Amino acid sequence: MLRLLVCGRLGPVWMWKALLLFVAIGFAGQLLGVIFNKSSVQPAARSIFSSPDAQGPSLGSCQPHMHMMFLKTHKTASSTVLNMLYRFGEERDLRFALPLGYQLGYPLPFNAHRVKGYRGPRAVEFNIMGNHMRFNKPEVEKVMPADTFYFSIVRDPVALAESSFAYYKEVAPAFRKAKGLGDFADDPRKYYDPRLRNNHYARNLLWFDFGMDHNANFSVALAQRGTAMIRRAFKLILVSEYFDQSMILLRHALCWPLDAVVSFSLNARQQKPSSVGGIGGSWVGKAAAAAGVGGRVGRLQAKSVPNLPLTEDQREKLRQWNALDWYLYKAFNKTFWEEIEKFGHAQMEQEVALLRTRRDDLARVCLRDGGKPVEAQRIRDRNIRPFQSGLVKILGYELHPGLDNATRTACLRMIRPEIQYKDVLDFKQFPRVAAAPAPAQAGQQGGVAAGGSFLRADSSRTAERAMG
Ligand SMILES: Nc1ncnc2c1ncn2[C@@H]1O[C@H](COP(=O)(O)OS(=O)(=O)O)[C@@H](OP(=O)(O)O)[C@H]1O
Repeated sequence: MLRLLVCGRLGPVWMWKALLLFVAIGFAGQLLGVIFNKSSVQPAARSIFSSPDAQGPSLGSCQPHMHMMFLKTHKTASSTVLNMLYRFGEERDLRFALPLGYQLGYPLPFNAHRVKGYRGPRAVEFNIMGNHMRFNKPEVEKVMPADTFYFSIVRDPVALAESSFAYYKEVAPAFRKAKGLGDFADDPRKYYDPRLRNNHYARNLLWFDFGMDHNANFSVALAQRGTAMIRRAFKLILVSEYFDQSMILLRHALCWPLDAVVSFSLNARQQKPSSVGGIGGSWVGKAAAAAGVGGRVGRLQAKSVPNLPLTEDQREKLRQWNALDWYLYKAFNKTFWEEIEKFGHAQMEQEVALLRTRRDDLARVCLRDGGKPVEAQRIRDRNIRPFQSGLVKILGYELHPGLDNATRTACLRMIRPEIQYKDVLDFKQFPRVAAAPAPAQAGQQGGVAAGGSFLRADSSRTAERAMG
């Protein structure tokens, strides 16, 4: 070729030089164009929340449920569940049956007029109801559509009593008088007066929240009737100790994407590091202990709570004291495992593993300190500090700094405490009439710890006011 060129058989040399120059310029232009294009039209970094993993394994052709009623029982991981409902609804602009304050009239039996914006039986379409209430089906049915999916959650009454004692120590007179839960367990009747306000936190709290008489004498017939009532009203009862398995059953029942049921444990008590061996203080350890990761042997075992040590005798006494709850818990724990049997253990294990991987991935992206929950005072953003109540510190989370907007919004939704989240939704749903302060300040003022989570003093609602 060179010889041909030199010999001039393929044209003059200047012509070939010009041609080469032209090609070189074109190539350089192309290269610059690629570089230029890359920097100018590169799609925004994809958020982890829009990755295919967010969907989880296919659920076939089912349609996601859009009408849900969650009975938010106390001290059962219900704030973590409510957070999922809040997120799901907010992302899809669904309408919440929100309370006028922070709870739906609790501890009085629920009345439809406690719902903000309620205008008569089914006059407005509400999608989600989930704030604390004392269940009262006929009134709930006035608010929620006929095809509503009802579900709730239960917890081992001993673990529940530990959590309740720590949280309501100053609220329930029976707890206030006792030095520790052990003392209370030794002789509950010494401390308990059924006539005193807020003592329902100290006895058969689940039974109370489901709307029944928590002071009734235990009999198998009564316990069976109560359990049957719950079965008729609720499609699914989750079990706090098996939270992750519960989430898989819930996702399948509601036909929801995986991310909708991935969560970080909210409202957790601070645990003393020495108490639970090597995993003490770690949210992973805590969630694992709560989920009974030890296998089915631990099914009915409560996790130990270090600062309130109980002897086995005291635990047994607490079961007797809360006999109605104990019956209810055993009955629904049994049903829960029957559901898992139907679902298939192998599939359950697979899906739980996926859920945990996903939670770890989201924790890595969203949370500071490797996802460990921290004391409220250490959370720099005061607007996401959890409300404090009782004997121990209630922990929250910090977000990683420097997240892009979309990721930050999604992460924030997962860790925003209940009271602040309710204010945000209230503000969105009632932009002009929201009496609440701007969401950023919500939860920081005038809160009264009682009735489950947080109450702001509200002169219109005696029942909720005088509980702190
Ligand atoms: N994912 C998960 N798995 C297991 N346990 C969990 C989970 N999320 C929260 N929790 C524990 O639930 C307790 C708080 O319950 P609630 O949110 O229902 O409390 S409240 O009634 O709304 O105040 C509180 O229990 P204690 O720490 O024993 O007090 C939380 O640690």
